[in-house]
Amino acid sequence: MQNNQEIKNRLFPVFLKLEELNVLLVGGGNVGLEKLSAMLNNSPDSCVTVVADFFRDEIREYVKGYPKVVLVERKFDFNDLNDKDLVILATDNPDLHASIKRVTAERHILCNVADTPDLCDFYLGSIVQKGDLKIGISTNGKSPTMAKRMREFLDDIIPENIQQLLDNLREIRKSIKGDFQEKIRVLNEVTESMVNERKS
Ligand SMILES: C[C@@]1(CC(=O)O)C2=NC(=C\c3[nH]c(c(CCC(=O)O)c3CC(=O)O)Cc3[nH]c(c(CC(=O)O)c3CCC(=O)O)/C=C3\N/C(=C\2)[C@@H](CCC(=O)O)[C@]3(C)CC(=O)O)/[C@H]1CCC(=O)O
Ligand SMILES: NC(=O)c1ccc[n+]([C@@H]2O[C@H](COP(=O)([O-])OP(=O)(O)OC[C@H]3O[C@@H](n4cnc5c(N)ncnc54)[C@H](O)[C@@H]3O)[C@@H](O)[C@H]2O)c1
Repeated sequence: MQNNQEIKNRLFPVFLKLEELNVLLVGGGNVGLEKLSAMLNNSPDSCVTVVADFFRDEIREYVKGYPKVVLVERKFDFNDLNDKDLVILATDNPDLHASIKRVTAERHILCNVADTPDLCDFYLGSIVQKGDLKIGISTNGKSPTMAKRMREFLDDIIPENIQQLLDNLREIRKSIKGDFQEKIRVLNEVTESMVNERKS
């Protein structure tokens, strides 16, 4: 067992049902577009309100395919936080970020401040997606570029037929009779070769 004091990587990964949440994004520039597309590539039906006093044309164009995204063209107002579950800050104003972060903390709203790990309650990850398989990658904030390269690497080596395998396993999972222990035993047996074949 690793000693608690030795664990330096303390991030706890979860997979959010973003479409169930109300999201506020502040900032409509390059970084705003990057964070917005990161969310919508995964959860296209998400309700995202984007507040910015200036929107780049690319972001206006991009949101046309996403009817649940609302662009609000004006400066941020603290009332924008009302009824929000999740906030992402992506302006070019670090003082504004710090003052918004103070309020989100008071109001128990989770907040990500782009490019400012110390102010983040959570980080965005680099994502590998093949059908129902999704892998979130983090480098504990050390190197987003490394996270991107790991995504490319994993995307390359994960077989394209992984969805077929998942569909088959789902069928097997549904069809197994017997108690819970028996179910685990059968599922471990049928998936064993997936791991062992790669090792040999
Ligand atoms: C994964 C990804 C998700 C996403 O954003 O969608 C993501 N950054 C991505 C790309 C990327 N970001 C940056 C570069 C330029 C090169 C470089 O700096 O490396 C590149 C690479 C590129 O674009 O090629 C700049 C940058 N980013 C952060 C800082 C501040 C700092 O580190 O102090 C600076 C310096 C700003 C400056 O110089 O001023 C901080 C964070 N970026 C994170 C996530 C979180 C940690 C994730 C982890 O644990 O690894 C964290 C902590 C917070 C957060 O933003 O959530 C996405 C990859 C998507 C993909 O798969 O392609
Ligand atoms: N562009 C990049 O790839 C990159 C890389 C590393 C770091 N950064 C840093 O990240 C920050 C953002 O970069 P960017 O390229 O998205 O900048 P940008 O100038 O394109 O966009 C900034 C956005 O913030 C909005 N904004 C500023 N003050 C606001 C307020 N009070 N209320 C509402 N909206 C407000 C602006 O209207 C604009 O939409 C900058 O500080 C930049 O130095 C950017």
